[in-house]
Amino acid sequence: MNELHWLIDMVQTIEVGLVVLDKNFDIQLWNGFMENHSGVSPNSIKGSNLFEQFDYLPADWLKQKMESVFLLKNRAFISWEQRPYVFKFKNYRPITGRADFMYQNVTLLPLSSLTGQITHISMIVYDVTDVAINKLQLKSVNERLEHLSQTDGLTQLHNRRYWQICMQKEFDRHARYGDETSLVMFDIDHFKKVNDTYGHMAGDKVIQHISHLLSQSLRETDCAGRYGGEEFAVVLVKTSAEDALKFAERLRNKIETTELVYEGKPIKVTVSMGISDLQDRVGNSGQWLSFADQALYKAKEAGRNKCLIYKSKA
Ligand SMILES: Nc1nc2c(ncn2[C@@H]2O[C@H](COP(=O)(O)OP(=O)(O)OP(=O)(O)O)[C@@H](O)[C@H]2O)c(=O)[nH]1
Repeated sequence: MNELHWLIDMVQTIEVGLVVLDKNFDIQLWNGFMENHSGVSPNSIKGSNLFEQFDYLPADWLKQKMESVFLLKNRAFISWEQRPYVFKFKNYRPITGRADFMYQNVTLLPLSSLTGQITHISMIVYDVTDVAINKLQLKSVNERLEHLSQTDGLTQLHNRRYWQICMQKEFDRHARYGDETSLVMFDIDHFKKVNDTYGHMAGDKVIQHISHLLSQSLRETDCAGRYGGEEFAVVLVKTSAEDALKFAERLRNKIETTELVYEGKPIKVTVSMGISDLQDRVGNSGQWLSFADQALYKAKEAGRNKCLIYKSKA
């Protein structure tokens, strides 16, 4: 007799929500945890329908789950990752105070009668707010770290390492599907003079200014990176060398005609660009890059502020 009394005491005070429902989803048991967090007492809720009492519950979805527990006599689980909560309870935990509501894992358990029939089910509600918040924070920190490891700090373009990964991916895609893809490399003309005349800080601003103009010119699928100090590289997917030349000319012209004002002084720069598309002669991604680089070198030789497509010597 004592044991039953103890058990009832424990059910009432345990830091886990316990609810018993009959086949009509009418509430038969509502423990202290459920009372504390919902503000509804067991006496006032007993016998009432769960879905009428809490009309925000996803009734169709939850009923389907519960009916399968009745039918298959198996447990079912609802994880916070699938649905952050079933019962909308406020979160009062001091450590994870940033969560507005309590994250929950819920187990649905078939309860058999003395004759072995499943006439009721139990909902066991676990408060997993601490675990959920830690996991979400870790995920967000990892995403931030991943972004930082791929991004150039000065320009917010892809850094060289990550850009090379993107470039290789597009090279492989071309090898498999044969899509036209072009690579544009460009470099600021006489940049050393900008640094020498206006200072290194002004040089940095010029690099940022050009990155901004570049970013404005890109499509979602294009992959742009800061390849080196004042050198940039862009992969244009589904783009022929002729179309890449049009893109390059537009950008070159924009850079030439948009001056940057630094500490009251106007600074004008130009860029030279080299373009290489992917044709059979390109054996690997390194060669692709080298062809664009050779075209860039030719554009510099030809007087700078120019865009040239790579032409093979053969
Ligand atoms: N401010 C600034 N300068 C940089 C950065 N990275 C490289 N540079 C400078 O860029 C200059 C590049 O000079 P060069 O390679 O001689 O080329 P250039 O003067 O642009 O001449 P051409 O490319 O031949 O037109 C050097 O003075 C580098 O110090 C950077 O992040 N910020």
